[in-house]
Amino acid sequence: MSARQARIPVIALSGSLGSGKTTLLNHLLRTGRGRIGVVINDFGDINVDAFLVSGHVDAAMSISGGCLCCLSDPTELDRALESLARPELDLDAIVVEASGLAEPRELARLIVSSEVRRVRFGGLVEIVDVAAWDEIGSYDESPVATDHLKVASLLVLNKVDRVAPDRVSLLENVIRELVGEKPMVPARLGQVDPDLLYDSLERPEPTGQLSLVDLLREEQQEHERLHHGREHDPGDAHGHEHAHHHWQSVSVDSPLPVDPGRLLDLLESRPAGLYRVKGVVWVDAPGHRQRWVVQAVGGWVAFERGPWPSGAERRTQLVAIGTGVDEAAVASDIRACLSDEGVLDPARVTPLLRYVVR
Ligand SMILES: Nc1nc2c(ncn2[C@@H]2O[C@H](COP(=O)(O)OP(=O)(O)OP(=O)(O)O)[C@@H](O)[C@H]2O)c(=O)[nH]1
Repeated sequence: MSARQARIPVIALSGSLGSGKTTLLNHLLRTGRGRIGVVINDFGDINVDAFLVSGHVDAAMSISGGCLCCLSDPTELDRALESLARPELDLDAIVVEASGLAEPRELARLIVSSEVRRVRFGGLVEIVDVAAWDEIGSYDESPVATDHLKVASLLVLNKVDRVAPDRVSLLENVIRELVGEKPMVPARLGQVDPDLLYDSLERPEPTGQLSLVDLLREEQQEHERLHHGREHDPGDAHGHEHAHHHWQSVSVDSPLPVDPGRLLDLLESRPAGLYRVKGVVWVDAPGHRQRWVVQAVGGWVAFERGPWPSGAERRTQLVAIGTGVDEAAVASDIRACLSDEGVLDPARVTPLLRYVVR
């Protein structure tokens, strides 16, 4: 397909915090076809996901500091899409990676009602974190969680390597009970066959069912009819409940390295409610000065080590996201992990090594 002839499909990736959106996006970028542009949205002030995207990206835009669906400026996504839809970029698809707190329906609606004429809605992929579900022991069957599944064009049950196969089958059955027939694929590290992904997105709705695009347009028109003449309230851009307004994020950005022991203490004994910590850190110890990517999701902690991107200065950039936490205390706990001791004995890094996954 040439972007010069057709409108560019915009595919939304959503899923709970840490479910594997960036991982799936990276897989798509490594294995996908065509020229792909990405829009990365992160809830925290530091767009960690933007610098964790690897693989070949033909064009990228980054939006941080809030969910796309409740940014104070609702045209921000359109501006990003406008920029990526420029004919000279000749993109075949645009993938929007939402923050883990975005409401998928609102995200889809933003894309469906985009005023950028050169793009069209290309579907919504919802990533379900089977490990998080297994940790909790039961699936959230609330109307909000069910709606996330319902609006998806494709469901990816990710992290199957961390859960017994019979538990994955059980979850599949629970989801089928909630949403009926729907394309659903199990995946490890977001490794979905890109063909399957694009095919599912293009597949028409079963006969007699309103397509998601039509449904969202109808809802939008109804909303405009009901609220005609009412002053625009950016916090209620589409009249949806901001189920995530109680989420908080704390960001720390410093040129200082971290103290390995204090960082591990922080990650291992996070206050209840501090569900997600991610970012990059560095350790000033001989043999360990690579870029350490920190990943903590629920009770799970991992480090991934790799080279710093060329020209990048070593920094510590951490974002913590949670509910019901004392933000000042969390910020001070993170800052307490920074080290101004200078060069450390490499033995101090040993406790971190058991969490290194690559
Ligand atoms: N074992 C395992 N780990 C996974 C899988 N998919 C993702 N992860 C890990 O889970 C962590 C979070 O993955 P991300 O891709 O950053 O998740 P995300 O949804 O983009 O996170 P947020 O943007 O913060 O919501 C990373 O450490 C990934 O390597 C999987 O299938 N199996």
